Amino acid sequence: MNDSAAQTSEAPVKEKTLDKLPVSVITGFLGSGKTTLLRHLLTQDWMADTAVVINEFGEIGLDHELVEAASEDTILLSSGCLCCTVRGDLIDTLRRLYKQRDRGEIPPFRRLVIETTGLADPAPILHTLIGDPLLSAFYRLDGVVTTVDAVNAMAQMDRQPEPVKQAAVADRLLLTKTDLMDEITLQKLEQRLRDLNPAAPIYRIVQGQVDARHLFNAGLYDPETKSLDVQRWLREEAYNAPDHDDTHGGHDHHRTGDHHHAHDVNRHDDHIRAFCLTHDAPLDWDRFVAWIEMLTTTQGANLLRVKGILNVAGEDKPVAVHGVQHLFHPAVVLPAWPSEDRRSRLVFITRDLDRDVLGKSLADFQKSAVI
Ligand SMILES: Nc1nc2c(ncn2[C@@H]2O[C@H](COP(=O)(O)OP(=O)(O)OP(=O)(O)O)[C@@H](O)[C@H]2O)c(=O)[nH]1
Repeated sequence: MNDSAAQTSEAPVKEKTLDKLPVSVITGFLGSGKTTLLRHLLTQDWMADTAVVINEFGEIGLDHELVEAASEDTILLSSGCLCCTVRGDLIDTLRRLYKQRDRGEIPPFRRLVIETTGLADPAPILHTLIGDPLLSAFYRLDGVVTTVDAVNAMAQMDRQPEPVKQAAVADRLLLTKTDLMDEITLQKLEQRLRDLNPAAPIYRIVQGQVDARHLFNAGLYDPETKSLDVQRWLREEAYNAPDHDDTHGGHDHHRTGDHHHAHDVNRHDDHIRAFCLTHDAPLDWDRFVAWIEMLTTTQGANLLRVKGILNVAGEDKPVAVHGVQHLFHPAVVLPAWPSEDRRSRLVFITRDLDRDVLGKSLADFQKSAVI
């Protein structure tokens, strides 16, 4: 049995598991402004009780006035923020941090932020969080923040698949260096990002200046208000926006090589699909799990991001699921439906996987006789 099967085949767990430590991942192409962003974030009072994991302190050039106390690999800032460097393996660092927090050796941080310097693909980090049994017991993925360089991103996304993928999996998109570009160019880039990832809010920033509150607590559960916000998390309405390609009732949109680069038929963007699947009848849980297992086994690499709220037969409360490629978080039973709408809704960001193929296979699995 693979990891995904181990995580999904059990019955959904109750909502108290949402109270784990939220982890946000900051990613972005080389030189896109991650360090500049962090430097600005670390000065903000709101970041108190945050542990930030980075590759090296030196990279962010911490001002000495900011530093309250320092040990070999951890620095406490006057803002209350804790900075840690990755010593060896990221898994070891995250486990060590949790233990130190537990023993009272470091302040009891309530949120963790990981900066992914030098990594083109955030997926391995997301897998580490979801797939490692110890880490997933303490931490939960809150969201992915991606910096996009307003000066270079168009060309980078044309040339390479990584920046396209980074933008596609984001929960928040930060357009950096916006002081250097004109309005028309910024709008074109924003449109391209919206086509790739319609649900992620886009913030234009200069020199890393953005309010930390916009970036974190992007998950289903908001630790500040101790409440769930399914609509804000799922943003299914973004996938039905009228300005996108419209197939099969307006839910699937991927670009067909139109407005920006009509001559380039092999754009990386054109492999990315963003859509919402809905299912009216209550879902049979075991058949749903079998479907997800089939998908993660055969198409894991192409399931960039999946989030959903499900109406499961025999369960009067909604069940939330989310996954990254071949790994899914354990499904969670939420305390209440967010609205009158009781349909199951799943939003997907995929590579080369169409909405109707997935929709049909979901329906077929639900109808199958034996699991
Ligand atoms: N004009 C301008 N320059 C910026 C802005 N944000 C970042 N820069 C500059 O862009 C360069 C790269 O920024 P970094 O913050 O180091 O980018 P990074 O993503 O951390 O880079 P790597 O760690 O190498 O991947 C630096 O010279 C920054 O000063 C901005 O908003 N405006």
